[in-house]
Order: sequence, then structure tokens, then C-alpha cells
Amino acid sequence: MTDGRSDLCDGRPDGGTAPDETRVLVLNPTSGTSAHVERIRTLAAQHGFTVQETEREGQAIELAAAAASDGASVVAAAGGDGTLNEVVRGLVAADALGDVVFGVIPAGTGNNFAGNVGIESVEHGFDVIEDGTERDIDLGFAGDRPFLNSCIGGLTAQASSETTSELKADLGVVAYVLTMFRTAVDFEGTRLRIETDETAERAWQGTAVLLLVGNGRRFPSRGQTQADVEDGLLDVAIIEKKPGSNLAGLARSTARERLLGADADHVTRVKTAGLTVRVLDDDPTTFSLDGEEVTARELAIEVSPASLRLRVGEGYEPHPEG
Ligand SMILES: Nc1ncnc2c1ncn2[C@@H]1O[C@H](COP(=O)(O)OP(=O)(O)OP(=O)(O)O)[C@@H](O)[C@H]1O
Repeated sequence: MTDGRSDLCDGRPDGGTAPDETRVLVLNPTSGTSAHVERIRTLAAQHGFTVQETEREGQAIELAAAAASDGASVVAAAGGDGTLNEVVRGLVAADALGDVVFGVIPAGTGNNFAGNVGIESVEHGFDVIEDGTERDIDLGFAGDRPFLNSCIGGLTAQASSETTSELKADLGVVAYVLTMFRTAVDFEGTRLRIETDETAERAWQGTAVLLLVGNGRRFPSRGQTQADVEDGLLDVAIIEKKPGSNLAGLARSTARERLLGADADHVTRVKTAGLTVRVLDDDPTTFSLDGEEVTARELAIEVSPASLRLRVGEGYEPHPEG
């Protein structure tokens, strides 16, 4: 693999907007507080974007696929992680990953992925599309569905829907975990069999309350959650039920440490290029891909290395400390 870097200024002596770029922005006007919508429309026009606004759930997939099929060279997403995920799904559906540069305008509640690639605000997102460094980053796949940040198994729809925006902004995916413990303290977990590419002969089998698979994100007990998104690997954490794990009432930071503590014997961690998850219970399990849900009995999860072309902010750290 190359270092994923290319010079955006090729053929653009002024370093400004490339005249030959056809730019489309897929905007979810319902993401976050929606207060950003007018500002994004204005900035998008200034930066030469045609804006396509979604009117319903899932439509960003179709709009992004159509934009790519019509020859757009930059397809950007304005919204939260769910909208980013849908736009990337559209690029995958149009088989356009290698042809199109993906742009990120953070306009959701938590904007976890944007933060992981150094994009700090709406204005900064447009600046980065103009003159950010281009990287080829890894994309996770669960079956044929892509994910940028994470694939989380074992969450109930109830936990997901009861997670507050404030908590999501603060903790990201760990918020779901905390909500799960608060709303379903009796949750006994899901029986899973997990085989990784490297250790197919030594499968993990047991009862997990949570399976965390990170591409752009990892799940330490404390500190930096940004993962290396150019290493061709997924960060996996399998969390088993621990006696007395009712975390309600604990400070959030304490809860995260308790749940994901490196020395905790109820957490199994592995880095892998791929894994297969089989649900051994009668009912299938719900997995959340960047917040978008999918229900399955068996899921092949793998990384597609260096497959998404993305312009990143100055603060992007290609190889964060593990
Ligand atoms: N016009 C629309 N009306 C209702 N829902 C929409 C519309 N357009 C998109 N959606 C749906 O909104 C959902 C959530 O969007 P998104 O994740 O971008 O925002 P968010 O939840 O505010 O932010 P974050 O993921 O950062 O917390 C997506 O699943 C998407 O399908």
C-alpha cells in the first residue's frame, strides 16, 4: 500500500477549486439541530456544489449513487454519521469508490467520523474539500453494507432510540452501551461464535453483551478513540456480561472504564482484517453500522483497505497512538 497521499494541487497552480471538478453535496436537512441548513446551502453554492437535499430516510443512498453515475468527481455528505454512511452506500452501489472523492460536512449531533478525520466544522469541511490532503482510507463492510466508523452488535433498538443526543455527542457509541445497561439491566447477552481471518481454528464462542468492531473508531477504556484507518485492520472488542454490571448511577467516565477496561477479563480484544459472526440464539441480532441498523443471524465483517478517497483536515493523525 502507498502512504495514501496524493497531491491535490496537481494541475492547479493556485491550489484553489479545481475547475474540472463536478461537485455534488447530499444534504440531510434534518440532521443535528437543522440550524445549519441555510449556511450549508450558501457555502455549497460558493464552493461550486450542486445541492441535493433528502426528503426521507434512506434517500441519501439514491442521491449519492445517481450523482456518481452522472459523473460527479466529488460527492460530499452534509449530516451526521448516519448520512455519511448512506452517501458511502450510494458510492458503493454505483461502484464508484475509486472514481469519486468523498467529502464530509459535519452537520449531525455527534459527528464522530468527521472528528476522526480532522474536520472540525461546517466551514472547515468546505475548506478541506478545497485544499485538504487526499488519503485513501479503509472502509469496513458488514456483508455488502459499508461502515466508516463502527459496526456494533448486540444492541437493542430500544437502547439505540433511547440514547439522548447529548450523550451521543459526549461519548459516541459508548453512549449506546450505557443506555443499554440502563434500560436493560437484565439483558443476558447474545450467544455468538466469532471467527477471525487469522484464527479460524480458534473461534471465540460465548455470551456477549456487546460486539464492537471499529474501523475509524476504537474502544479503549479511556483516552483517544480515533483508530488507524489506514492499517487495513479492524479493532474488535467482545464484551461479556460481568456479574453486577449494572452501571446505572456511575459517572460516565467510570462506566466506560469499567466496561472496556484493558485489564478486565470480560473484554476480549483483537485486531483483524475480517471476522465472521454467527448468532447462536434463536433470534437474529441487530447490528448498528454507523448508527444505521441491520438485523442478521450471520455476518461477514471485513475491511476493504485504502478504498475510500477522502480529503482530511490538518488535525488528521494517520497513525494515532494505540
Ligand atoms: N429528510 C429526512 N427526513 C427524515 N429523516 C431523514 C431525512 N433525510 C435523512 N434522514 C435520516 O436521518 C437519519 C439520521 O441522520 P444523521 O445520523 O445524519 O443525523 P444525526 O442523528 O442528527 O447525527 P449523528 O449521527 O451525528 O448523531 C438517517 O438514518 C437518515 O436516513
